[in-house]
Amino acid sequence: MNEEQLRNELQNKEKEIQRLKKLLDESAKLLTVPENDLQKQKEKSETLSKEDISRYSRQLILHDFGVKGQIAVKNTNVLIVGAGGLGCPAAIYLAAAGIGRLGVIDYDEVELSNLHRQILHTVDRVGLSKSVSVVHSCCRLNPSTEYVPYHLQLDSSNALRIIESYDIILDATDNVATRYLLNDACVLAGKPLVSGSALRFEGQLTVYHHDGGPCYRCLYPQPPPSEAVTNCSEGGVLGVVPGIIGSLQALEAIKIATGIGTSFSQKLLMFDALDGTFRTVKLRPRCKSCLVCGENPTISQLIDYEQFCGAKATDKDHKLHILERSQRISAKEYSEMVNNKKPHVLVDVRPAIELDICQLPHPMINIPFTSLSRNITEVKDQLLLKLKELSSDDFHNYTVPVVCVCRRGNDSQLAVQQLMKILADDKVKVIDIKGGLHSWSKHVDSNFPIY
Ligand SMILES: Nc1ncnc2c1ncn2[C@@H]1O[C@H](COP(=O)(O)OP(=O)(O)OP(=O)(O)O)[C@@H](O)[C@H]1O
Ligand SMILES: [Zn+2]
Repeated sequence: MNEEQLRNELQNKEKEIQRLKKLLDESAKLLTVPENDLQKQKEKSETLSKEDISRYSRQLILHDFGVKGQIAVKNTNVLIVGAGGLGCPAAIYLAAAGIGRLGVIDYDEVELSNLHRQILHTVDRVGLSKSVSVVHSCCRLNPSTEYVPYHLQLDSSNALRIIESYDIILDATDNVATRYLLNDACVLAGKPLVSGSALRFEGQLTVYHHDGGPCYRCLYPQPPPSEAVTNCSEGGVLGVVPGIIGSLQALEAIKIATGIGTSFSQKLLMFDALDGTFRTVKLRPRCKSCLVCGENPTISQLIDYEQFCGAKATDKDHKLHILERSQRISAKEYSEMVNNKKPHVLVDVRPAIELDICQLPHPMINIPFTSLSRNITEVKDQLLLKLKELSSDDFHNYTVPVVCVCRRGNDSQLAVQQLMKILADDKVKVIDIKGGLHSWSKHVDSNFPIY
């Protein structure tokens, strides 16, 4: 490392220390939510206080809701699993409505890329527990609710114990394994499950195992193949969309708590933000042969849901390792290649829309991974032409490698596999950059934007 690089590294480390100090301060402030208050068991209320009457006056005068409805809300405990895009709006409306106890579970910490939709977190809480952050924001709006943050991953070992203390459960998570876990836990514990999802410009809402309606397994006895599942960090989501679905989840919980209206049991609400339409479709009824809620259930305790779904219950650290070592280079090695002007063909396999966000400092060809197999012949011609241009050897020897890159280093490996199939006969070397642009930003250029 030369002097300038050392100075830069030192500056980055100093910035990191400042950031950690700030986090520590914030963390201390957040944890001043009194432990005793969090754990205290609430007795059933039969009346409203003077403050309650004033605070909830606008809903107290609602026909069909009234004092009876408010007392029912006050005596209801709701658990929100997931303190993200759906969990934030759901939590704040339930807190505002005066729910008795609000439990919030999330194992994750706040990131900057969460803030466009996870609106209870703030910039100065980046790096802090999401569940604590949600509780802190709700507490500011309504300190009379009892809040219980759980900074943990809900899994088969803890789900039944945690769910037991709540009347209604909200699924505000983003993965199939947790959906099955929550479904089975709610059926076994006899609790209604208000389920929401949001992706891109669309959202869905339904209520499982309530009012004689089906559970998630009745409708989906088998999990989808893991490659067919997309989450927000891969597919994107417009921030307002989970805002709308999460708010509707809170509304369903209030309706179930008070018995007003009709719930979304056995009905699915589909929201299309671009058309501005809400459609409701009727779902199949409860399935007699359902393994968990049917007439002869075989699931009487929670199972291993990651194994059942063939997918992780978190979207973190989902890293493929399908290439040999010789087929991969690190971001640092690639930066040396660029600095030493080593000829190569750089193929960025991200969707075209993402190229506007950031690009590596080397000319590249964009071949989105999703369209690779469809256009394989054109891709082969395009690459061979480029390789021929750059190769110093005669026509049949391509001396320069093809280097694939993507955001995190998963699609780039799959792309290498596909390209190898069409280029192996021409003895072209195809490699990928380990960890993709994330790794470039971490190890080569800390100013490079990541997303
Ligand atoms: N089993 C689980 N236990 C606890 N929390 C969970 C579980 N499964 C998912 N979650 C949480 O549910 C939340 C889902 O919210 P959302 O998809 O909006 O956030 P995200 O995963 O942070 O987003 P992104 O995909 O953009 O990184 C996440 O905060 C995630 O940590
Ligand atoms: Zn069922």
